[in-house]
Amino acid sequence: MNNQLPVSILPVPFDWGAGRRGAAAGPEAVLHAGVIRRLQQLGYRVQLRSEDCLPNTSADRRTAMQLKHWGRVLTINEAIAQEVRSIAAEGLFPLTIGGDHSIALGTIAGAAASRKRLGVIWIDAHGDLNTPETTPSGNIHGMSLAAAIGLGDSRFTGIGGYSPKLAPERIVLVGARELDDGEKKRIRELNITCFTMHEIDRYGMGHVMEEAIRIASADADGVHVSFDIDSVDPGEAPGTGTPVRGGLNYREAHLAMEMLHEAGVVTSADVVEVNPLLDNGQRTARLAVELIASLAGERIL
Ligand SMILES: NC(=[NH2+])NCCC[C@H](N)C(=O)O
Ligand SMILES: [Mn+2]
Ligand SMILES: [Mn+2]
Repeated sequence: MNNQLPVSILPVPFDWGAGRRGAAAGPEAVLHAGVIRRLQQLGYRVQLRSEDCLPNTSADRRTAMQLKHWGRVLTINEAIAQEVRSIAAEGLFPLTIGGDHSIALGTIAGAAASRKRLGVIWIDAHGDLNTPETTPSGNIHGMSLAAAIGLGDSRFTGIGGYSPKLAPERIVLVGARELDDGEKKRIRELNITCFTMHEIDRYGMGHVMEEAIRIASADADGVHVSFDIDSVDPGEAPGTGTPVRGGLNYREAHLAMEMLHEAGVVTSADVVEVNPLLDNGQRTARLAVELIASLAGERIL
């Protein structure tokens, strides 16, 4: 986000890509926590996209063991892709608020439609690099990044009408601390840059983000930030469906967002996996708003 571009917020109340319900209430909680006013205070023009532009998928019962609720996930993401594509075409900054992380299938399909060399910074406790062959759960939110690079079921890799959306060399993972065996193998084979919590502890978040920004934006025509709130430590962000201890602390998460703003390279973003049903009051939704503000340029001084 940079101050010239008006922001279009796309709320996606959808959680069929996750193993537990609740993230569908994420957008309402983040809106209630004041994200629009916070962005306006920073000088942005803000438009709230109506969620009526997204289909109601509740009647769709298509599912499979290794691809749970694939009908609903596919339908919503084709619509998200169209919407994000239009938002970008209208000259607005697309900020999508989830929803579980399966919705990144659509946001990346929409963002990469007009940016053939899109970089991605994927801030997450997980890799979301599973395919139907490697998934331990069948939950599609653990497969969205793999699908964006063209791996997995063709219905999903083909969302938005083209594949692949991303080149592995412009993808950077930040904050990983729970990777499945198949994901580890894939990260090594494809040479995807992955700054795990080990690198963050060892070299510091400042250094890690400098590198992440450099790698994702080198030779790129835009950078998408996909921020899974479970990247943050569960002590700070308890309201999420797949918490993993040992995550980013409060200042590290803010520093990452502040540096992304400063770099001026981010062209679209999503914030996902806020689950108000599991939250301690509004702690996690409020944190999401603060982090969005940092990404939008809010500073201490
Ligand atoms: N977006 C997320 N929170 N993903 C969690 C994925 C967990 C696990 N790796 C799986 O494939 O099921
Ligand atoms: Mn994720
Ligand atoms: Mn995650």
